[in-house]
This record gives sequence, structure tokens and C-alpha cells, in this order.
Amino acid sequence: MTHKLQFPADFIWGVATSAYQIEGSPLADGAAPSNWHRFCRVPGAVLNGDTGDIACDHYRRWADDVKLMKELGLKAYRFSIAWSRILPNGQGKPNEKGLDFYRNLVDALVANDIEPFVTLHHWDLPIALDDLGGWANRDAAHWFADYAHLMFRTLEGRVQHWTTLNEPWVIMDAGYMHGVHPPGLRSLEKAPVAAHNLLRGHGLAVQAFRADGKGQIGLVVNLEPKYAASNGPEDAAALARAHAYMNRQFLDPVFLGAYPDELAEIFGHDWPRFPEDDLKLIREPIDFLGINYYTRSVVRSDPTAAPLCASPVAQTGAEHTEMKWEVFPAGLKSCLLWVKRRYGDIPLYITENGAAFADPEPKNGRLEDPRRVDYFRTHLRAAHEALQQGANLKGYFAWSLVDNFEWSCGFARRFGLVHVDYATQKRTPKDSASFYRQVIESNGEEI
Ligand SMILES: N#[N+]C[C@@H]1[C@@H](O)[C@H](O)[C@@H](O)[C@@H]2O[C@H]12
Repeated sequence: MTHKLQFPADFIWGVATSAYQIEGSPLADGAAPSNWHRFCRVPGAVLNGDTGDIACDHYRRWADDVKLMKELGLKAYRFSIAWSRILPNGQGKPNEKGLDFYRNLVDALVANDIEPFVTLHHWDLPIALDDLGGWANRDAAHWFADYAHLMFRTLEGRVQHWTTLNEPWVIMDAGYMHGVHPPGLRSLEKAPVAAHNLLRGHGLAVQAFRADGKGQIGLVVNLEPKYAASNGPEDAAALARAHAYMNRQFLDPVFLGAYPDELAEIFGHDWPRFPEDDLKLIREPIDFLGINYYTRSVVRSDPTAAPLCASPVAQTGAEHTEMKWEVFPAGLKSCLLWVKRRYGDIPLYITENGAAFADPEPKNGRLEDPRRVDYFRTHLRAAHEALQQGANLKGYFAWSLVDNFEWSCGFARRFGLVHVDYATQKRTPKDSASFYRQVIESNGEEI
């Protein structure tokens, strides 16, 4: 049954991808390897030993993919720029062919009335900078700001919506705390330093944008609402720690100018003392916030799970995706309203929302994915409820345009509205793509 939902007339409907996950050709036309190009070659790092060497071959098929976006009726396209195509050494002399790729992509999007939303950094750091310590090096903030400034000038007037970082929490947690992303560290000492330098880089890039950019600039964070497993004080304290570590660690400094107190408790003597000027820089005002939402988690106190001492409690009776994430649309609404209550009426975009399910193979040019259709339907309804309750929501980007390289899961998890046959690179729109096209055409009425 469809509901007649009214979204704002200027609501933006799009899809999202990222460079390393779809482009392939990581060393083409003067590009240098990224940290992910190297990390994929660490035995056991990526399921089935998959790499982004080919991925969705988007670097070569970009024009056809823009045509596909047009056919799907998309109004906006969120994508990231591969830093190591632009600055092979991470800094210094730009690679003109790398700049040309993104100039051509953006021009094709604009020519097809598809609004480009550009993410400057979606995890793929030039290997040269990784070798200098990556985000644990305080200079990383300046390397990033210089790269950002170059892109603002290169795409000036063609791109009106920029975001600095995609999910800095994942870069910190997966790359520096748990070692499952590059640089593969498990360091209580370096993780908070990397997080802080990511935020400093964000602040410096925003300052560069204010000086030399046009349009709007924001940040993209992943939010996962936390629910206590019981009403007991221990689980409440565990929830507070988990919530501060994942949901407040980046937003409190950006919007409130201070880190959550819980982080000093979590990191203990490894929690650094940060210069006050840093926090002033991090608080550079932004124009909008991007929220990536996938699921929620229920947490309990767990003294054996240092340093957070909080562990997730499996919701066995609930529906889950192939990522083992609970399908929980209400969490999207609570995220949007929590941000408004805590940080004010900042314009919001849902910059990623989607699900991996065990899709069948295409048959006669069609692929039925009812669970993904239902995932989008229930989450769009939750987004609409948040809008009705005052969320300043400006747009929605489905993750993802195409099946793609799902980081440490390789190609074993498919999130796309469009199926990719990786042997032939044939694209086949799934039923969810048709559903989404109707949603866009009706501006949300047909949900
Ligand atoms: N996993 N998963 C799907 C999706 C990932 O593919 C994106 O690159 C990230 O921004 C975010 O984690 C979400």
C-alpha cells in the first residue's frame, strides 16, 4: 500500500557512491596508489582477496553511468574525489588528467540536470601520506586543506554542494582503533589524535572554502542511535559511552566546540590535551550536515569489552540485512530529531541510506529485490515523519547507485539500486531502481 507523503517542493533526491568503491583504474593517467590500493593486498584484509582494481570500471564508463542516472530520473549524485588522482604524492603538483576526469564528470552531470554533491575524502588517502603517518600526523590537516582548496578552485561554479569528509568516525575506529581498515592500527594513543586531525582538516578546509569557494559546505557523519539493553544504571552508562564514542565524538566539537566528557573516560591516559585554538578551528560554521543512516544498536554494559565497556546485544527476532545490521527505520527518525534537538536547526541531508540483501541474479533484464524496496519505503516514511516533526531535512541519497566494492567485504555485499555483473560490467536496474524513480517523479507521494 502506498502512502501519499508530501515532501518539500525543493527536496533533493539522489544516490551516492565513492571513488574507490566504483572507479577502478586506480593507477591510470598519472594517479598514484591509495592506502586502500595497498590495504587490499594485505592477506586476509578483504573478503575473497577482492580489490578496487576494476570495481565498477566507472573511471572508463562514467559517461554511460551518467546516462543511467538520467534514465533513473535522479536529481542529484553524491560522489567522492580520489585524492591520489589529483595529487599523486598527496601534496604538491596536481595531476591534470586526474582533474580532467572530475571536470568532465561534473560537466556531464550538470548537462543532464543532475546536481553534483562532492565528497572530498571518502577514506582513500594517497599512499605517500599514509607513509607519513596518515591522519595521526598533525600535518595531515594541512595536506587535506590544500587538496580541498585546489578542488574548490578547479570545480568553482560547477559544484554548489561540497562535503569535506565522509564518516570520519569510520576512518578513526576502523583504521586506527581496530585495524580493519588502513592503516591497520590498533592504537588507543593514535586513534583520538587521528580523529582530532580529521576534524582540524575539516575546519581548515571550511576556512579555505569561506575564502575561495562558492556554494555550500558540510560534513558527512554516520549516526547509529543507541538503545540500552535494560533500564539498569550499568547499561545506561554503557549507552552513554557508546553514544558519545560513535555519535557525539565528531558532532559535539563541530557544533558545540568540545569533546564529550565520556571520551576521556574511554581513552583514559591516552586521551590527549588538545589546544583550545584547535577546537575553535573545528567549530568553523558549516552550511549543512550529511547523515549516513543504516541501523541502530542495542548496548549492554560489558566490562570485558575495553575501552568502551559496552557491547551490542543481538536483536534476534528482528529483520537483518546481509551486513547483519538490524532493519530499524525508527532509528532514522530519531537520529534526525536528535540532531535538531542537540545541535540546532542545521539543514540536513540523508547522504546515505540503503541495504545489502542477497539479491537473485538478473533474469530477462529484470531483478526483483522486494526487501530493498521495502527498506527504502519504510525509511523514507520515517524520514517524512521526522520532517513533519520539524527536522530541517533537505534531501535524500540512496546508497548506492550500483553494487560496488564494499570495503573489507569486497564484492560480496550488494547495496546497489543497479546490479553489476562484475565479469561483464553489465548494469541491470533492480526493481528498487524503478521504485525510487517513482518516488522521485512523485516527489515522495508514491511511497
Ligand atoms: N557498509 N556499508 C555501506 C556504506 C559504505 O559502502 C560507504 O562507503 C560508507 O560511507 C558507509 O558505510 C556505509
